[in-house]
Amino acid sequence: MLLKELLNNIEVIKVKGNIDIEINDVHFDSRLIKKDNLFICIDGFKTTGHLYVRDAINRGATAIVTEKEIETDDVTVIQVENARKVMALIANRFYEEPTKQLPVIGITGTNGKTSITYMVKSILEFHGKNVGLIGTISNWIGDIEREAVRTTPEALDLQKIFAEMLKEEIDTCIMEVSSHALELGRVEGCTYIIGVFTNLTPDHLDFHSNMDNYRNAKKKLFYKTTLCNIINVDDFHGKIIADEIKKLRVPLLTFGIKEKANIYATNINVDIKGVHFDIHMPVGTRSIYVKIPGIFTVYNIMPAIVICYILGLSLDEICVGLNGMKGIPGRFEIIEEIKDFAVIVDYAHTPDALENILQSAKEFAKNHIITVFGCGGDRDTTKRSVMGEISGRLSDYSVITSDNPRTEDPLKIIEMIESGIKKVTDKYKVVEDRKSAIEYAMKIAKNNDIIIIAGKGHEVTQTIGKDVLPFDDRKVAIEIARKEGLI
Ligand SMILES: CC(=O)N[C@H]1[C@@H](OP(=O)(O)OP(=O)(O)OC[C@H]2O[C@@H](n3ccc(=O)[nH]c3=O)[C@H](O)[C@@H]2O)O[C@H](CO)[C@@H](O)[C@@H]1O[C@H](C)C(=O)N[C@@H](C)C(=O)N[C@H](CCC(=O)O)C(=O)O
Ligand SMILES: Nc1ncnc2c1ncn2[C@@H]1O[C@H](COP(=O)(O)OP(=O)(O)OP(=O)(O)O)[C@@H](O)[C@H]1O
Ligand SMILES: N[C@H](CCC[C@H](N)C(=O)O)C(=O)O
Ligand SMILES: [Mg+2]
Repeated sequence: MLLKELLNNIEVIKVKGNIDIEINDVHFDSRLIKKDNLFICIDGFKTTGHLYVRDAINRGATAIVTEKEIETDDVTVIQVENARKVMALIANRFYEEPTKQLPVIGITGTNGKTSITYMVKSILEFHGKNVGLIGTISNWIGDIEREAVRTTPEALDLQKIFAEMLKEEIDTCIMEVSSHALELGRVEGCTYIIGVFTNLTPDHLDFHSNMDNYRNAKKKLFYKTTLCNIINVDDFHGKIIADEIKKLRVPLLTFGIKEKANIYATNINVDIKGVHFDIHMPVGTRSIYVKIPGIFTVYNIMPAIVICYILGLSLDEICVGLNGMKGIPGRFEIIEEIKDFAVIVDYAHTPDALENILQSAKEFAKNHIITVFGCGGDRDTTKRSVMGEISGRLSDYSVITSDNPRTEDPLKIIEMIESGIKKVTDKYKVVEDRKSAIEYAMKIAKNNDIIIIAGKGHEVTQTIGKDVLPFDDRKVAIEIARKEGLI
């Protein structure tokens, strides 16, 4: 595509050089640049793309988008105010505005995004639809699975996936839209048919500083939709968002259990195998059973059902689809092989998620709950002591360990968790090495106990320093069970 076409209608500060040149690819990482590519300099958190302009030119870049003045006559230089935003608009243009043709549904909120996307995909696929999915665990183009580096990809990667989905004749794409993506402009230029808000509880405050900023980032999604917005009004922040967006032209549908809402649930029953409840929608009432336990499953399934209904399935078809639904990797995943006690792997890595999962487990626990968990390094530090306090309060015993310490000292993270737990109990042990921690929990577990291994869910690696080592809570639990003669 010609550079001048890519720049059409994009606000620039200054252009130096020829814009009548053919651009055959666009990158924000100089290391990926090849001949006749456009390099976009992003001001990062660790470094800045502006330091890699020479590298990009040496590799073949013929044009540079930059926020700073650049002294070079070798290539075309386009100076802009906000390179991340311009990158998203250029990406959209380069891949021929895929979301104008592809129906995309965006899910945002602190917890439940992955769960809802998998539920919708499963129901739609049951009825023969060709579904695309973009999110934390993997990206899916129908049956083709692609590695996901982030929950919401950078704009260039995102638009490329959309374009590929169109080529593969995907009917609908359902995606997680993270607050980082909304704040950093990764989804600028995207159009969504439906936007969903799950909930907002403390997380990522290292990035957003406070809950108001965090909510305002999430809120941006609901200004990008064309068909409807679906909001959880039991959530304090959901209610604020619903209030603000109800004046928009796009219809608002609310859901909840406690508050008055368009879609609501009654007669809720939770056991270790799943949840049973009645869903009430303006178009009818149905009795629902889902094989994923936890009251939060009700909050996830309600918007999933509404989405499928809006996409054209009848309530009866949706119910049949729900019956065939498989579990979601690493979300309340019970390790079936282990029988003496229950071992559950779950991705609860925020205070609210941990509280919910432990409350749910308490409802059907016949004996003790043992929780194994840690907190991620180079992430929000404020959640650590809170999660410690929650585990101490809701578990009979806690084993505090490591969860991707990244570049931080694992013991310092654990100390912060301990500062919370010791306020409420002394029934805990620190075992820094995650495998040894799981082993310890399985050694002390008695018949009918429940071990919750929280925080990593589907993850198959543990990042310690810069090393990304293989680690899968589910495989580790099975390996230990074999060694201990439990299976
Ligand atoms: C906080 C955050 O979002 N950081 C993003 C940010 O990284 P950064 O600012 O540290 O980048 P940097 O390393 O300083 O590099 C700056 C620029 O120089 C470029 N560079 C660098 C080296 C080189 O040789 N050549 C070169 O061109 C880099 O490609 C980059 O464009 O910009 C990068 C490029 O755009 C992103 O990849 C990176 O995401 C990192 C990997 C990340 O961990 N993000 C997480 C926090 C995140 O986004 N999480 C949300 C989900 C959260 C949730 O759902 O709970 C997500 O959507 O995944
Ligand atoms: N609706 C919900 N409300 C509260 N907690 C939930 C909800 N749904 C799931 N959880 C808890 O949060 C964990 C993460 O769920 P899920 O992966 O669906 O969230 P997510 O929003 O995709 O998270 P991430 O931001 O990390 O991508 C689950 O393992 C469960 O413990
Ligand atoms: N999307 C979240 C995932 C956290 C998962 C947890 N295992 C960790 O590494 O902190 C994040 O990047 O903050
Ligand atoms: Mg997710």
